[in-house]
Amino acid sequence: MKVLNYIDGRWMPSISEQFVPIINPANGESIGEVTVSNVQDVEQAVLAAKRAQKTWAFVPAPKRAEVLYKVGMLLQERKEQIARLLTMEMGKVIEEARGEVQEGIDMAFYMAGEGRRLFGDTTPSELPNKFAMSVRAPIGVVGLITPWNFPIAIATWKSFPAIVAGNAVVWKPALETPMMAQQLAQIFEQAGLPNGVFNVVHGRGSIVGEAVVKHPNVKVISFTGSNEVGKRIAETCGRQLKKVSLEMGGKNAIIVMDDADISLAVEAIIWSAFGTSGQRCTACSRIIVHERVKQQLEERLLAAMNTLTVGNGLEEGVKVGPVINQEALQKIHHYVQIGKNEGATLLAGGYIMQGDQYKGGFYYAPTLFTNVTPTMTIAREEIFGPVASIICVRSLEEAIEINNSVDYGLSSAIFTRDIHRAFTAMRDFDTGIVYVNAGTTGAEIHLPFGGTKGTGNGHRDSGVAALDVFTEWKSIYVDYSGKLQRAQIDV
Ligand SMILES: NC(=O)c1ccc[n+]([C@@H]2O[C@H](COP(=O)([O-])OP(=O)(O)OC[C@H]3O[C@@H](n4cnc5c(N)ncnc54)[C@H](O)[C@@H]3O)[C@@H](O)[C@H]2O)c1
Repeated sequence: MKVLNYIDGRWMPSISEQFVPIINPANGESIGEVTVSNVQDVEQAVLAAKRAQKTWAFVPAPKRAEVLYKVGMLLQERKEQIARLLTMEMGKVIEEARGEVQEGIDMAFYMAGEGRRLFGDTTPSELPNKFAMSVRAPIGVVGLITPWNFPIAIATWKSFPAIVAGNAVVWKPALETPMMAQQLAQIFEQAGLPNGVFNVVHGRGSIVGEAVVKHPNVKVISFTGSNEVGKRIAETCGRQLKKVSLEMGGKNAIIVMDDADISLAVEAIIWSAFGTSGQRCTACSRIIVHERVKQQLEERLLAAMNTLTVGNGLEEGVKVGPVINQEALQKIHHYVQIGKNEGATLLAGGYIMQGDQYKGGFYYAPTLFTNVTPTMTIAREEIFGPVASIICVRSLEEAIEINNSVDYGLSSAIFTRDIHRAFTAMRDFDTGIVYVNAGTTGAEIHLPFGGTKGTGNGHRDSGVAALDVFTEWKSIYVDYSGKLQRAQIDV
């Protein structure tokens, strides 16, 4: 399969004429190739988007929404086919891949509904015979930059609100997962979206990503990815006074109190820590446990980990797929060595999986450390792999302090049967997402998604909050008094 750019409704290779292989992380085999673009391709896409947006902005929002309904229907029709491609390209197990496509379907129908709302406000004026209101206005061309770990869902979180609000999109997907971008662009094309409203330019972050961020005609950047790249983008956008939404990493914790339903907590930890091989921004990588239930939790986690089958995500019964590539494998292993060197106790895993069934693929054994202290590197930095650390505490207050002590602020969870403890945690956890008696993963699309501190810059994907990224508030005053009335000035 050859993956091309999609610019102004046309499929085209980059003028660079360069291609790189797309690798299946389950076996290291090439499953296609993708065009690698340069700055001129971005220029072309932005030009097309700018032209198209002028017309698109005048299409009534309920009509714009009809395209999203069609997109939702097409995604639904092709759910299984897209999910299988997603597993081949990114590695997550097929049931998770189906879940990710479902997230896109839900987002399509949800944002299509917004086409008939896009609510503004009316409010009384302080002056007689004067009408005051505020409305949402589209911004123009928006640049989307996305990671490989949720290659379709995150694109829908961003592009659907952007498009229903009357903007045009230039999207730079991750080079590891271009087939998902191709699928989404094909669906937009088939749904009848006018040419130029949705454009895809494949390539390296340092070239295509930077060109999108710097382009003066791109008025908003919505980025999801690593902290390191996010900070760089923020600097560029800061210099240009460009609106930027950043969704970055996490160091998410599950707190297990001594009154918790331990079976439930174990199930949630296994899913949140090792699902998607730990490659979720919301993955649980810290387990903060009350000393009275530490030993029991450790034993039951180890027993549950023993039942996890690691392998190709397309195979029945596999629960943990490969990680994205060789570099990720080495990075995870490096963190495990640091954990050992800093004095943490390795309870399970800690190695790259070898053997015929893993040949060519990038598999890391689900790994559990205990006796981890909050200052250790593995308790502070995002590993982005199937590695979890147990930290022991004596009280809820201590647990909350440790939960909040990291630079990130995406998701946290508490397991307790005590309503006082649950509400205290809901109030005092400083993350953007909080779960009670559920793991740290599994957001629903109609709620805002994002984090505090090093995770984000205050914006949110998903929910109505996503519209705030892609619209400007415009305040409108209509004076029908027939005379000049001046606010704040006594007459
Ligand atoms: N908070 C969230 O919503 C969320 C969701 C998913 C993933 N993530 C985070 O994403 C990270 C993993 O994804 P990744 O490895 O693809 O991240 P990454 O930062 O390496 O890449 C993300 C995107 O940015 C592009 N990019 C790289 N350098 C760039 C530059 N200089 N200018 C512009 N664009 C550039 C990449 O090509 C890619 O498309 C993790 O940190 C994870 O926590 C966050």
